Amino acid sequence: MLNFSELYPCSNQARMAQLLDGMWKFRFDPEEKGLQEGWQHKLPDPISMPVPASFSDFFTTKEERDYCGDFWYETEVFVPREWEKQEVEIRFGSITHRAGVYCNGSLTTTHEGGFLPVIARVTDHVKFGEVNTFIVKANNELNEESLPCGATAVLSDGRKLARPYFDFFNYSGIQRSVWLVSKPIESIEDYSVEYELNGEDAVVHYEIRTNGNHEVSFELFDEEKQQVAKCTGRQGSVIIPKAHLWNVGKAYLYQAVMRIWNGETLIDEYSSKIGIRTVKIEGIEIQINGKAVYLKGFGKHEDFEVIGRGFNWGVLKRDFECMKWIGANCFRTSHYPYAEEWYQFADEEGFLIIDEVPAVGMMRSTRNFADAGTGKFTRFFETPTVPNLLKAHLQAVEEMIVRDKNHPSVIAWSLFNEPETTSEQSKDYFTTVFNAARALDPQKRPMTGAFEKNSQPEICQCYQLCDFICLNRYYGWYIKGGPELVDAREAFLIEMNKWKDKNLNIPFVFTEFGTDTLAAEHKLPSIMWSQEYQNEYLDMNFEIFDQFDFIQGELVWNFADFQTTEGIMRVNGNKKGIFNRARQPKSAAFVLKKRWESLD
Ligand SMILES: CCC[C@@H]1NC[C@@H](O)[C@H](O)[C@H]1C(=O)O
Repeated sequence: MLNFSELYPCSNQARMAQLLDGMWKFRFDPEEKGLQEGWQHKLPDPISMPVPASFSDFFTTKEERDYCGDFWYETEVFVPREWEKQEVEIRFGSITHRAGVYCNGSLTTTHEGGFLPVIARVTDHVKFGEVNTFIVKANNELNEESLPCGATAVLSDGRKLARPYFDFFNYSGIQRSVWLVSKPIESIEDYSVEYELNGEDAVVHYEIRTNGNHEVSFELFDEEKQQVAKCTGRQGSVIIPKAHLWNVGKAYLYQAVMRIWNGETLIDEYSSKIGIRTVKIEGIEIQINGKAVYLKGFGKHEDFEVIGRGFNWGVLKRDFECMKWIGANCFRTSHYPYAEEWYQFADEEGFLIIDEVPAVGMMRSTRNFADAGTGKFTRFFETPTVPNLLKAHLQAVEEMIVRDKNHPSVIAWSLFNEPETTSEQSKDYFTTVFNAARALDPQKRPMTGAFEKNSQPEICQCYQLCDFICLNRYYGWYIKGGPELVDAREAFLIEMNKWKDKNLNIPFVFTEFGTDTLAAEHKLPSIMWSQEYQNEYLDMNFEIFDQFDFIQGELVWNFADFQTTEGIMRVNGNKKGIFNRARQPKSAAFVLKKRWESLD
């Protein structure tokens, strides 16, 4: 169990949450001298740095844009005297990839992993009624013992350089919002909800975890703010007659209000929106509230011009508007858990999410995915780094499921993206991961992972772990592209018939298929990288998908063009977007809109 509460900050009569986003102080530390020079107390000669944001794309030099190593942030915050009898925490939505958090010069926590919250209890270090200094020492180096996997090179001039084993830029920094939180000494630390549907009625099973022994109450209010249920006890079940169910494209959110009482005196209160819905794999169907749903949408990235992987409400809003316009109903948080606000908004909008842990790059390839696609196996899971990698993987899975388990939008957990899955060692490794994940989700949602081309039906050792199978396939791009599209179709059909012949009777979802396409390129007849080719490629894929009833979803790669490491296969990033990086449609967007609206 985690030794901190990941609950999203809220303000009420018992708690306060102060947003600390804005311009912080910042400094690179390439010589790693900060600690011995006392930077944990104050940064010398700092520059300014927006939070939340990646630091890379603000700069005009390569050394700063591509910086790899230690770096520091600082901010000052007044802590009111009224908080003196409270617990005080500073909560980062994430710090990429690892961090130590200092309060007035004292180390309060460290965290490994760049895509889940970092929470530091600072009660014993803050000065109430005064301005306090918070400092973060961070590092963005990659290795094979932490997620996502990669390596760190040292250039001839001594600078470090990230060498990702994955196809997205190693953006880093404090990329999500930061809060200063005050809450009672005895507080609600976590809660979970599970649902049962009985005709028009629903049963909500709840469990509340606190750090004390006082009585706990649970109430539910509908969207008209009418109380529909009230119960006491740390766990219980409440019946909701004629419940309003949460559904795809038709969200309905109740407000759950949890309180700790000392007799009539309120000790703590925490409230959150919940959506009553069930998720189930039934044969080849993915069922929401007992009804089959065909997943239409995208693999995405948290990625935008200038702010890199930084969270931004405006980008979130535009992305959802584009996804609604095109007729999508689902996205995968490729290749890492996104900022919580993405799930909150998906809950509001009735979107489905496949929530993915940052287990990407577990197929050592010294360049980008060209190598992985050629089956250059490296027996990744036989290396001495695997035990530590497994620890980091299990930690990330736990933090992801604990953080996201109450979102109705989350319908499945993706525990990897394109690892090596053809060895006994990979099977042992992922069996451990899947077993651990299953124990963590009170709602028992389906577990899956995204397999790349080398995970063929006759040699893959890990598809058996999945409740539904996600395939990343590029027949017509990485395999038999351009003039060989007709052969790509044949090869695709051969593979899909092999999967069919296994009679697995479970759903398959394509979590990646796509082509790099320059928005300015038109060619008649088509040529790879032209918009015409992207459309021809998509049409071939759809013709294959429509031949197999067990294919229950198509998530195109990618929603939008996104930044990657430089390489001979990347033109200022990955151009497989259906929208360009500014979220303007390529012609394929109209092809998809037409298809997806007809599938409704
Ligand atoms: C053959 C693997 C394809 C690869 N899959 C993972 C994504 O993160 C990459 O962007 C995508 C690509 O190369 O476009």
